[in-house]
This record gives sequence, C-alpha cells and structure tokens, in this order.
Amino acid sequence: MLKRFRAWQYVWAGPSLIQKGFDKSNGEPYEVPTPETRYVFVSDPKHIQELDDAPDAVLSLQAAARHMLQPKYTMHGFSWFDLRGAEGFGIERVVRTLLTNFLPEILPDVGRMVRVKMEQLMPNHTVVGKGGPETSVFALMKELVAHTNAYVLFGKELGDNEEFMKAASTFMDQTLVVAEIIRLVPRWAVPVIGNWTSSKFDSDKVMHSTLLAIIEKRLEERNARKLGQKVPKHPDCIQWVMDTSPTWGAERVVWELMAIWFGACYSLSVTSAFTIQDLCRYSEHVPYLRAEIESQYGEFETTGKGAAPCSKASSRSRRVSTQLSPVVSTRRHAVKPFEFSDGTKLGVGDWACTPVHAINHDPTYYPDPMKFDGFRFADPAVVEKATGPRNAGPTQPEPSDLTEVSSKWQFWGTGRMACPGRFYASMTLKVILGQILANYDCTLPAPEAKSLLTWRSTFFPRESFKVTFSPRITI
Ligand code: HEM
Repeated sequence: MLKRFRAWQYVWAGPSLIQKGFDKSNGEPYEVPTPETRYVFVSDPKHIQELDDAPDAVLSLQAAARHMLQPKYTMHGFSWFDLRGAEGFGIERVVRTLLTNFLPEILPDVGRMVRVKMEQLMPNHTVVGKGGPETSVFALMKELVAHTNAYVLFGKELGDNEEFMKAASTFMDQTLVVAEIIRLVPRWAVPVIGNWTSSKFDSDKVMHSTLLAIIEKRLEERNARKLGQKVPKHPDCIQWVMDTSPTWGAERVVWELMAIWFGACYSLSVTSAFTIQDLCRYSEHVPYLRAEIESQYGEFETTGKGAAPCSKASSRSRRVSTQLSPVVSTRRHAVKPFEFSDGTKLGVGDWACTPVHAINHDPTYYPDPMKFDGFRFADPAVVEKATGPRNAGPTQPEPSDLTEVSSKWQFWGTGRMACPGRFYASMTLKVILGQILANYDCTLPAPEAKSLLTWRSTFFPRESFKVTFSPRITI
C-alpha cells in the first residue's frame, strides 16, 4: 500500500522526489517509482554516455514519447514505431538541416509577423486588473508560438486559416489532458476511456483533415511534376517531410507533422513564458538586452547571424531562464533489458531518464546555481564592455550557448537524439523576446502570485499568472 502511494506521489511531487533522490545519490543511478513504471535517473556523464550509446532497439526515445503522448488517442489514430527511423524517415534532416537552413530566408517575415500578432492576440488574454490591463503570459505565448510555428513550418496560407489555427493552438493542451488521463487509468480501461476522452476534443481532427487535404493536393502535384508539368514550389516542413519519405501516403505524413507540431509548440510556449516572467523579475538586465537589440537585431533579422551561436547577451539570459526552469528531459523506454556499468539494471518497460532540473541546480556545474544572473554564460570580457565594471556574478568557467548539448546541459536531451529543433527554437525565442522587449515594458502586477505548477517531472507556467505589457513610446 505504502509502495503504491509512493509511486502515485510522483504525479504531484515529481520534482521534489527526483531532487531528493539526486541529493542522496552521490552521482550514482537512483530509482523513482511512478504509477506506471520504474524510472532510473542517471546524472554521471559516464552513465549518460551509456544511455546515449544504447541502441534504439534497447532504449527507445520513440517508445517513451509514444507512452507520454498516447498518439493513438491524441493524434487521430497515429500508431508510431518504437524504433527511430523505422520507416526510413530522417526527422533529423527535416528539422535539423532543412528547417535550420531555411531560417535566414524567412526571419524578417517572422519578426514582422510576431510584432503584428502580438498586438492582435493580446486582447484575447488580457483582463483589467486593479492597476490596469493584465495578460496571461502563458496563454498568450501558446497562441503566439502556434502562429509563429504555423507560419514557418506550414506556410503563410495555413497560418492565416482561422479554423486551423484555433485547433492548432489548443492541440497541445488537448494532447496533454487526454494523454494524462489515459496514462493514469488501468490498462484494461484504456480503449474505452481513450476513445471517449478523444471524442470530447476535436483539435486533432481539424488539424488532421486540414493537413490531409493539403498533402493530397501536393501528392497530385508530385505526380504532375513527374509528367513534366510545372507545379508550385513549397518551402515548408510539409514538403520536406514528403520529400524525405517519398513512399509515405498522405495520412502518414500528417501524423508525423502532428508529432513535430506538438514538440515545437509545447516546449517553446513554456520556455518563452518562463523567460518573460524572469525578465520582469530581474528587469535590471533589460537595458543591456535592449542595447543589444538596437545594435544587432536588424542584422540578425536580415542574415540569421546570432540565431544561436553568435548572440552575445540575449541567448545567455534566455539560457539562464532555461537553466532555472528547464522544460523536459531525456527519457528512454527499455524495449529490451539493459544494464549500466555500475550494475544498475533496467527491465523491459522501465525508463532511463536524466534529472535535468537537479543537474541545472548542482553547484558542481553551476556556481551559486539558484541565482539569476543574465550574464552567467557570457564571456566576462564582452559583459564588461557592455555594462562597464560590475561586481562579478556567478560566471561559468567557460562561456557557452543556449544550443549546447552536454551531460551538464540536458535541456535539449542527450547526444545523438538531442533536439533537432534547437536552432529553430533558439531563433524563435530570440525573435519573440526581441520583439517584446523592443515594443513593450513588461511588469508583474502581482509578483507574489503563484507562477508555476508541476505535474510529474515537468514545470508549467500557471495560466493565472499575469504580466502587464505596456506599449513603449519610442521617438
Ligand atoms: C525550447 C524548445 C525545445 C526544447 C526545450 C526541446 C527539447 C527536446 C528534448 C529534451 C528532446 C528529447 C531528446 C532526448 O531525449 O535526447 C527533444 C526531441 C525532439 N524535438 Fe525538441 N525541444 C524544443 C523545441 C523543438 C522544436 C521547435 C522542434 C521542431 C521544430 C522540436 C523537435 C523535436 C523532435 C523532432 C525531437 C525528436 C528527435 C528524435 O526523435 O531524434 N523541438 N526536444
């Protein structure tokens, strides 16, 4: 009975259980029971490397994601494979290579679009509080990120389709709710509860039918092109997925796009909302960020330079927010038994994970880890040039970028599976935050209000937490 209670405790107290285990573990693998299975957390670089080296047929990200998202019920019947690239699809090529290479071309339009959408969407999430207008920053970011992603991933036409956008903006919440219900009910009840809960929501159905119609038309275009006819070019993710997997039918392409869509919207909305909260709390950083925007943002928009690796200050302060409030972590489902070099065993169905929040708050890696210093990851010489002499904050031994992937920076996951969307995500964060800082003064009407909630191991911004966005008067 006590064992079962401990397992269920993970649902509402996940982060503190993971942290307690980490504090006691002395760097060794440790176990945290959950209602469905046993999680083994590894934090030592050697064990993280072993996790990365394990073949996909033994430790599978796809199988873990399938369990977390329950795509059969949340993505209109999608039954995805446990093995990465099982059907010859190169997600890495679409998201990491083609999308990243496309960014310099589309950046100026994305900046303009974000500026306009911010103004249009703000009233939907704003109420009049005691001191004036207050906006639910997480709700606003979910919609803004959905519009930005739709524009870049699916093209302008879909971004302007109101019915599609309404569905696509709520798809993330729907997926999380339905998947969580299914994960928590007994296995025998899953088909009935799964079909029933899924029938109560329709965003996946609207997304599915809209994308299907587009893809079927593009398949016709492909055939026409083979016959030598001239057909339009489509520089977007829909086309890249189709071209990368030419044997797939329309429905299979739709499913893949819906999975990419969830990953792209969920993490970006959470991260941008947390970063805005932090910029309000630590507003002493804002003048430096605005100075950077004034001197470099124009070049960034026209060339893509600074999208991730080159940015001096802003990627570092975005990085501090992500260090303090990371979104997801590495998870692998054991499809076959596995053993770490210290003898810790995973049975089939167990998960191997990394405790990203605990690692990010470990003083071994991050001096004074709880302190927010927007310059933590920057080169001290560059900081001094921007700010003049200052009392040194908790600077890292080496400057580094938001897109880093390493055993001590698990924000994007691990090694060969690390998030292929991180360059696009980093650029989108820069555009959204750059536009907000340039055009609004952001303050917290109720700084003491609860700003986050946790579910399992994940931190979410609270929708009830408000920010006041006051338009800046620039002469
Ligand atoms: C702040 C934003 C984001 C964060 C924090 C994030 C984080 C992650 C993490 C932790 C993983 C798992 C890696 C592992 O287990 O080793 C992952 C995988 C993935 N992410 Fe992201 N991600 C973000 C944005 C995006 C965006 C914008 C896209 C698409 C445009 C994307 C596409 C993917 C895909 C396709 C995978 C699966 C990779 C594979 O199967 O090998 N992500 N992401």
